[in-house]
Order: sequence, then structure tokens, then C-alpha cells
Amino acid sequence: MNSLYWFRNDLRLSDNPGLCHYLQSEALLLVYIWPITRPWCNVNGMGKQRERFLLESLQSLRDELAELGQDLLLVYGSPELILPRLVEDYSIDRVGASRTPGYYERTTVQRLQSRLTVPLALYETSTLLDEDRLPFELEALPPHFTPFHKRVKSLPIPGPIDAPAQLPPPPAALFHPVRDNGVRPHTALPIRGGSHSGRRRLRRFVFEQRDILQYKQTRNCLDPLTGSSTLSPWLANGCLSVREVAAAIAHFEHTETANESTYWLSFELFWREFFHWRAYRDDISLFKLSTSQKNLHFCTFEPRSFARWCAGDTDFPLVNAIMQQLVATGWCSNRSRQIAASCLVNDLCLDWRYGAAFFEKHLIDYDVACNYGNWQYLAGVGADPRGGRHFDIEKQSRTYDPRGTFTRKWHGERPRQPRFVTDAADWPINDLQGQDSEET
Ligand SMILES: Cc1cc2nc3c(=O)[nH]c(=O)nc-3n(C[C@H](O)[C@H](O)[C@H](O)COP(=O)(O)OP(=O)(O)OC[C@H]3O[C@@H](n4cnc5c(N)ncnc54)[C@H](O)[C@@H]3O)c2cc1C
Repeated sequence: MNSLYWFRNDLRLSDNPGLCHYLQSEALLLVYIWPITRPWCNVNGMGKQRERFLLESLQSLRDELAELGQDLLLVYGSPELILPRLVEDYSIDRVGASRTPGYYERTTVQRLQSRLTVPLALYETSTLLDEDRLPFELEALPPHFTPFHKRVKSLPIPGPIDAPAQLPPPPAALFHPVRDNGVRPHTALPIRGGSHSGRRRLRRFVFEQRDILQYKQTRNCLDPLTGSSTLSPWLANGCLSVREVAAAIAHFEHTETANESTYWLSFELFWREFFHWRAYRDDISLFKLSTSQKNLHFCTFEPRSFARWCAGDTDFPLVNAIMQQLVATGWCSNRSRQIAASCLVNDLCLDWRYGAAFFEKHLIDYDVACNYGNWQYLAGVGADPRGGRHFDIEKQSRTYDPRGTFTRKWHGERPRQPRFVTDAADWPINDLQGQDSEET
């Protein structure tokens, strides 16, 4: 039997339950389809750092596959057009892929299913628990994190499965090298995509430097690699599985020590879990401005405010520094994301989705469920029982950047600008007043 496995957000060999279903095939075609980024909320394309991290993750997967005599076919286009063609060209009998949240992702799979002449199976590869292990139907998912966590926190999490020792050979196909986009990691975040780097970071954070023991105290640090785990880029691209991270924490707690911090890191993994299941359940409403009459979100779209926020040129030096860090490195801390998001929603009164789209473009850890779920939460239209969070940016600066080191490092101080500017050429006020008008 010939099989095709379509890698999506599961760019790894170890703990990949989807791939494991195809080890007995006669020939196995492994495919990755470059994500199509659609223009949305004045944002288009993928940021250079996000693209770089993804390309490195693909190269690393390809290197791992080469050791097992396999390769990865990297293609560009729509899955629903590409995969049926590959099925025909390579006489494929069955197709497998990981299940991923997201409305476009789901509708793409639906269209693909209607075009394929062979069965398509989807596997859960990105959550701690499988859907059939949840103690409720997805439709009855608790509305907020706390009741969700109470119901799932004691359930056994399946251990990660080993990488296959062998893979069936690929069919005779033309495999192209993974391109290099010429971008290097920023010196402030010198990390690379791929399972090897992800596992190294996990080992260091948990077992070697044992930073996990102070995580609860340091997690709000604005710099990467020194406060929080900074595992998100590998988790989001699937270079690391969330079960591998959970297993490493459990092993550390079992063999070394458990404290509030080790508990807190697992706790954060459940936030990720919650947002993933919410994204599956909420589908397209994850992208709606407001999800009910109760949480109608009043906002405007003032292009200049949005442009200033994106460029890190607002009247809030800390927000400017965060935005500079985000674009330069592709990452910013959870605290920074909350501050920047609150600024966009509450101080600039913009539609939260514009901010989410900008994050989507740049984050090397972009994850549709975590990004849109957290933005909804911040804007008070999602899973937050308190409804909307307005951060006092001055207070946040005093607490999290008391000496202004972070703000200076990322050039957050900008000359203040008038709140509204009117270009006399576009809006000749003097004309309206009947002064200085030129006869035409
Ligand atoms: C507006 C906004 C947008 C966000 N967008 C994303 C995104 O696109 N991708 C993404 O992975 N995370 C997102 N987050 C969640 C969180 O900010 C990042 O997961 C975290 O900053 C990653 O750094 P870390 O790995 O050092 O996290 P740690 O604090 O070390 O946490 C460990 C892991 O737990 C998970 N986690 C932690 N906090 C959250 C959270 N609030 N929600 C969901 N999962 C969490 C992540 O997988 C993270 O890697 C967003 C948060 C906000 C407020």
C-alpha cells in the first residue's frame, strides 16, 4: 500500500502519532505544503523571522528524514488542488495528516476530502489529551479556563511515543532543497527551528540550568531565554510535542523536585490546551469582533493609530519597545503581548483583530488557537469571565521594566506626536473657512 503523510503543525518524527500509522506502507510520500497567508486586517504575508524559523524547522525535519532514507516534498499552493494530484501521480492509496485548529484549515480539509479519491485520516498531534479522552463533549467545553482546568488537570496524559527507527522508502519523486530566506536569528533571540534545537532548549531549561525551579517568579520577564521557557516557537511549529514537554516536567518532578514553579509550567500548558479545544469548538467565531450581544466591542479603525502601533511609534515607550522586539526577533513575552494588546484595544480603541493579524504575521510561535484566543480574552470577547483587561501601561513599566533597560534596548522612547493630524493637502481646512483658497 502506498501512503502519503501531509505534515502540518507537527514538524517532527518523535511523538508523532499521525506518522506512526504509515510505517507499514510499501512507499511513503512525505509532503509539506507552504501555508497560504491571506490578506487580512491590513496585514499581508509572513514576517521574515517567522518565515526563517519555519524554513529551519523544515530543513531540520528533512535532515532527520535523510538519516532514515526519506525526504520531504515541499510544495506551494492549495492543499485541495495539490494533494489529489500527488495521489494520482504516485498511485497513493491513503492519506494522513494531523488535525489542526482554525477555520481555514478545517474548510481546506473539507474541500480536500471531497476531491480525494482515497481515504484521508486526521490524527491528534498537538494537544495533551485526545478529544475522546476529554470528560465532556466538545460542544459542552467549559466556557472559562478555571472550570476547564478543574475537569482535566488530573487526567492521565499519554506519554510521548518514540521516533520511528525506520521509515518506508519514498516513491521516485523530485525533492527540492529547502530555500534559505537569507535572514538570521536576531542576536537577542539566537534560536533556530527544528526538533534538535527544541529538545536542547527543553533539556537546558528543565534539567541543566534548572530554570524551571524559578519559573513562577521569572515568567513575566520581558526578555526571552532568561525568564519563561521560550519553548513556544518549537511547540507552535510542532518541532516539539506538548506531551514531550509535559513528560519532561513530570520526570523532573519525579526524579528531582516539584515546587510551585514546576506546577505553574504545567498549568500554562493547560492554557494552551484550553485555547486549542476552544478553537476547535468556536471555529469561525474565533475571528469575530464580538461573540455575543453581551460583549459588543466598540472600536474604530483609525489607520494612523494602527500604523503607529505596528511601527512601535506610539506615545507609550514600553509598547514601542515591545513592538520593536516582536518585529526584530519574532517573539515577545506573555507579559509584553498582554501590554501591547491592551494598548491596542483600550488605549488606541482599535479592532482587536488588527492586532491579532499583525502578531500572526510576525510571531515565530504563531498558533491560531493561542493567538486569537488570547486576543479575544484580552479584548473581553472571549473566555475571560472578567470581560476585558485594561493594563495601566505606566504601572506595567514601573513593575516590569523599573530601570527602563528593556525600553532603552529596543529604542522605545519616541518624540511625542499630536493625537490627530490633518494633512492640509488632503483636507484643506483653510478652504473650508474661506481663507487662502485658490480659485480653480
Ligand atoms: C495577545 C496574545 C497573543 C498570543 N499569541 C500566541 C501565539 O500565537 N502562540 C503561542 O504559542 N502563544 C501565544 N500567546 C500565549 C503566550 O504569550 C505564549 O505562549 C508565551 O509567551 C510563549 O513564551 P514561553 O514559551 O516562554 O511561555 P512559558 O511561559 O514558558 O509557557 C510555556 C508554554 O505554555 C503555553 N502558554 C503559556 N502561556 C500561554 C497562554 N496565555 N495561552 C496559551 N498558551 C500559553 C505555551 O505553549 C508556552 O510555550 C499569546 C498571548 C497573548 C496575550
